[in-house]
Formats: sequence, structure tokens, C-alpha cells
Amino acid sequence: MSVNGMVEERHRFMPETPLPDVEAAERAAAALLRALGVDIETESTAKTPIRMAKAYVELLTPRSFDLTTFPNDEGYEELLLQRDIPFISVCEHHALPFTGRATVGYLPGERIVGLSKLARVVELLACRPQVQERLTKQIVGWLDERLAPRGVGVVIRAEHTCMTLRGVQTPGTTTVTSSLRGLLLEDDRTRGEFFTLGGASQ
Ligand SMILES: Nc1nc2c(ncn2[C@@H]2O[C@H](COP(=O)(O)OP(=O)(O)OP(=O)(O)O)[C@@H](O)[C@H]2O)c(=O)[nH]1
Ligand SMILES: [Zn+2]
Repeated sequence: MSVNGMVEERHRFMPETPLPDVEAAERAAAALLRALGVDIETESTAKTPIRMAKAYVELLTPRSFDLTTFPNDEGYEELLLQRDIPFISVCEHHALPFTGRATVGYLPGERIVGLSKLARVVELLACRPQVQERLTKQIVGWLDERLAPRGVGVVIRAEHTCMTLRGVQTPGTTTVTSSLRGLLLEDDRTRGEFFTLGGASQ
């Protein structure tokens, strides 16, 4: 397909996780709530097990999308950076959400990517049981493989509710992770620009 004279390419990406069994999740949620002493027989709580099951399905099911790319006809060689992409993920240790913002940047090679797709990739990889380190590296690896950019980098700042709502109880604590590849890793000037433009130097 041609868009403004450019040849567009689309590749469909579906969630890799198996389809959730919502009824089994509802039964398990009911058993968990009962075991915790929660009354699920009231008018208000009768549907809590199915609500809980659906809430987790939502947290763990990313939307499918088309990865649309275009030829880099303008020869854009500088950094393209998107800041503060919000995401919700699930900590694989406590099955509690961790939420934050990702900054994603890349140095285009032969193709440029549709802007919205960077946020869609973050969602695709966040909606599964995760640790922040793996999420950070997976976003970089995913983009590196599919865009063949000259460099790619990700910084994630997140708050883990397993640390803020329970346990050590440190609300406001932010965990910062980063992953860089290609020229963003190897070239000092480009790396500096990434952290300056991404506001990730503090
Ligand atoms: N490295 C890493 N650790 C994480 C992440 N999310 C949660 N954790 C940590 O995983 C660890 C699990 O440790 P455990 O000692 O088994 O769990 P716990 O007894 O509930 O620990 P506390 O949270 O300290 O009460 C905790 O220190 C969590 O803070 C993450 O994304 N990356
Ligand atoms: Zn946790």
C-alpha cells in the first residue's frame, strides 16, 4: 500500500500468551476469596470472583496490532524518541500491578516505524507476568529485531505496588531500568543525547 508515495509494510502481531480460561479463573478467584475469609455471598460481592478474573485477564491480555513501517525516504538519521509512554504490568512475584512510564528511542536504519507502534510494543510486552528488567530488555530486543535500527534504547520508571501497598511499604519509590543497543550503546554522543532528550539523566 502506498501512503504519501511511501511503501508501507504491515506485520500483524498477536499476543503470544494462551487464551485465558475465564470460567476457571472465576472459580479460582472464588476459592481464593473464600480462603481469605471474604464473604462472597452478599449482593455486592456475589460477582466479585468474576470481576476479579476479568480484571486479571485485562491486565494480562495485550491488544493485537499491525506493526506498520515505512521506507526512510527522507534519510532521517537522528534520534527519534518517545517519552513517558504509560504502561501497566503485573509483577510475576506477587501478581500485583506495577505501573510506570517508558521512554523509547531509536536511530532509524532503512525503515521508520509508525509512531503509535512504539506504545503498542510497550503494551504487548507489559501485559504479561513480568519483572521490570526483563520488560526493559524485551522492548529493546523486539524493536531491534524487527526494525533493524542503527540503535535503540529504552528507559523505564515504575512503581511496584508490591513495594508500596504491602511489604516494605515505600510509596513514591521509583525503580529505573535502561537497556541500549547499537549506536546508543557504543557512541557516547548518541547515548548522551538519548538520556538528555529522554530526561533520563537524573
Ligand atoms: N528485580 C526485581 N525484583 C522485583 C520486581 N518486582 C518485584 N520484585 C521483588 O521480588 C522480591 C520477591 O522477594 P520475596 O522475599 O520472595 O518476597 P516477599 O517475602 O514478599 O518480600 P518483601 O516484598 O520484601 O516483603 C521482592 O524483593 C520484590 O520487591 C522486579 O520487577 N524486578
Ligand atoms: Zn512483586
